[in-house]
Amino acid sequence: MLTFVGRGWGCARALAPRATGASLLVVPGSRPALTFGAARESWATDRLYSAADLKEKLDMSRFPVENIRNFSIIAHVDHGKSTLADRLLELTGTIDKTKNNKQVLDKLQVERERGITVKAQTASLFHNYEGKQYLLNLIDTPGHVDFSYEVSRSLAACQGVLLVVDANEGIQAQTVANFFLAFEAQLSVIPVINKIDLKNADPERVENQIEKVFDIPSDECIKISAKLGTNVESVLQAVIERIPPPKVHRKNPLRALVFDSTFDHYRGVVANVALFDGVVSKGDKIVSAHTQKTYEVNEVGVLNPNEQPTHKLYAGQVGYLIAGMKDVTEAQIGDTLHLHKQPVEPLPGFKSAKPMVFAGIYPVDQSEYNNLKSAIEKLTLNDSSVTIHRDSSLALGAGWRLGFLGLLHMEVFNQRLEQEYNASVILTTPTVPYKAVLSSSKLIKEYREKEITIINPAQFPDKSKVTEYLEPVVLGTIITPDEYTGKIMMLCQARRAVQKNMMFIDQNRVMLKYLFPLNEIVVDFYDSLKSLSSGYASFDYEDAGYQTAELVKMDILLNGNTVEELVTVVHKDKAHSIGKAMCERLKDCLPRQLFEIAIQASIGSKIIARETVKAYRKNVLAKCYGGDITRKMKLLKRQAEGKKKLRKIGNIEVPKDTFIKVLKTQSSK
Ligand SMILES: Nc1nc2c(ncn2[C@@H]2O[C@H](COP(=O)(O)OP(=O)(O)OP(=O)(O)O)[C@@H](O)[C@H]2O)c(=O)[nH]1
Repeated sequence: MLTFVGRGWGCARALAPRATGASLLVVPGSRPALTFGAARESWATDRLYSAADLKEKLDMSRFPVENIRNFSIIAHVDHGKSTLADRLLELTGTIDKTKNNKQVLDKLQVERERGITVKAQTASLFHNYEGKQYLLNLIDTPGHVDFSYEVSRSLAACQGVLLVVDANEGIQAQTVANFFLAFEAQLSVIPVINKIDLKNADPERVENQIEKVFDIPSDECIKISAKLGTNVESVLQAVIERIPPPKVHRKNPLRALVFDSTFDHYRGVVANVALFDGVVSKGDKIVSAHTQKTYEVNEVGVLNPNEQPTHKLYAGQVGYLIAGMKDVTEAQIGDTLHLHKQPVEPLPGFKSAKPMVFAGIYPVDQSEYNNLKSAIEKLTLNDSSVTIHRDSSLALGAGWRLGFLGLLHMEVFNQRLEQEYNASVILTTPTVPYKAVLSSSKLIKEYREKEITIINPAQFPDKSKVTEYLEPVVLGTIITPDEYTGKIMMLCQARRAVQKNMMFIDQNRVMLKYLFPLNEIVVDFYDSLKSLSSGYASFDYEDAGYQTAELVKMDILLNGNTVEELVTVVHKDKAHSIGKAMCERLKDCLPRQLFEIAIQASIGSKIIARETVKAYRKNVLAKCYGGDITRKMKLLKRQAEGKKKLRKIGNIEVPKDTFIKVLKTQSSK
């Protein structure tokens, strides 16, 4: 199937390599000169076409349900999902294998810069196997814990998964978490041991781990090198032989699940759909079960990996649909689309994502409010796991409080806002959703409930009005080589964690389970774990409810003015050390100014830490000896640009990235 008509791929470029794909069965003879529409339906159904023909004609009726496999690749970070996806795309002729393809499905700039997958991506592969033409819909998913919501959504469109495990590192924390997501969704799991080319690869050890932890017989593991392409054909073969076709009915009325969507500046909402029943064609009138609004389908197609319009999509297939939805709120992920006047029982949809971290987001300049609003709306359409609440602050003006699945998720969202929407924002201290049980009847009346959730530390109620505070906790899984266990246990203890379980998954690897207060792991636990285990330990966590905690609100002041971005809620026992660390860090990060700056941490009116930044005159022109006026102008311009990245607190100018730097010290103390 090779797509190549979409942006970035030339048709001609696609033709040659496709026909040479290793396991493709190319039918000799001339290709029928057919076009879209009625004529294409007249393709001989008993004839086996080459992938090149299939791609060119894209008659999706040629793929009966029994010849469709919908599968996902899941794995721990860096175990090689995207590399395996590249090889599968090449092997089926979907992309040109003579090119140096690297993480073709990682399309976002942020993914390429960070070398991680953030968004799940879909690709339809056409593959001829044992005399039959198959449509293999592959969904590449992210590995990092912050993006597991993407994984669980993708799995709703699949019947099976390739569980990729690195032959050297073995099972890691996200391998376990992702396996259970697939297991709970009752999908077929094909274990794939990757990187067997590495010098230290030990595939037999990994086979044993897989058998011990997942109860999958070791002879079901496929050993490959995605990098070199070794044995990757067996993976395709297993996808066809071991994953069942979807259970769907084409004769029933249309039932399409929107499992992802993106916003295109020109065409509006592009919805990724999986068809559970029926057929959808260009020109059909469809209805959103969620909003009950009716639309006309302007375009349907498949992604391989770029958009390739088709005439129709049939039940069992996965593709995209554009139907003139101009407003981002119209395309709800998890929504069911059906034909006009043919209502259906909506599909179950998805559990909404549970945000773990909240942060305030404000435009640097209030005149940018509307632009930022539209950018956030479009980006959240593409990333529905972000929750939005309107918010405002005296110092920062009107803005929002956004909920993220973790700190990496927050950083990636911020980076995407800047890169894809050219937005410049102020982010406040991330905080976890605390709860308070109110004792003050006035407050209970005001909130209309006794137990409130606080996602903005500025609104943290005073102890005198509260019976108890509660903090969110998570059940963390750590997998580590045995030699680091002692150090890791000390780290967990310092983070107020309680050990729940410990098990050897092989002779020298341990799996530890701990109950952690979420705020102790949100910012930098992962970095600390990695550095004390020389990068070998891995970590994943799942929600485990709430526990009582002694919490206090801490302010950071600059010359007596509260820094809104840094208001934070901390555990009482840690207030002093965190306050001190934040002041010290702020001292290191703050550029000196023309006057002295007092940095203080306070709880209520009580100052618990203090640092001072000495006065200093920063004159960029001092660097400019000689009388070159253009150079002087350049330096002044650069200084003016730098000012845009500053925030004024009282009369103190603070670079915006200071706040994130300061926060990174917070939970390590
Ligand atoms: N030696 C060797 N390296 C491999 C192999 N497969 C992947 N890699 C390398 O491992 C690194 C991670 O590969 P990716 O394909 O990006 O891993 P991923 O699982 O998609 O990573 P995330 O998307 O961040 O979760 C890259 O540097 C690859 O080149 C392999 O078979 N052998």
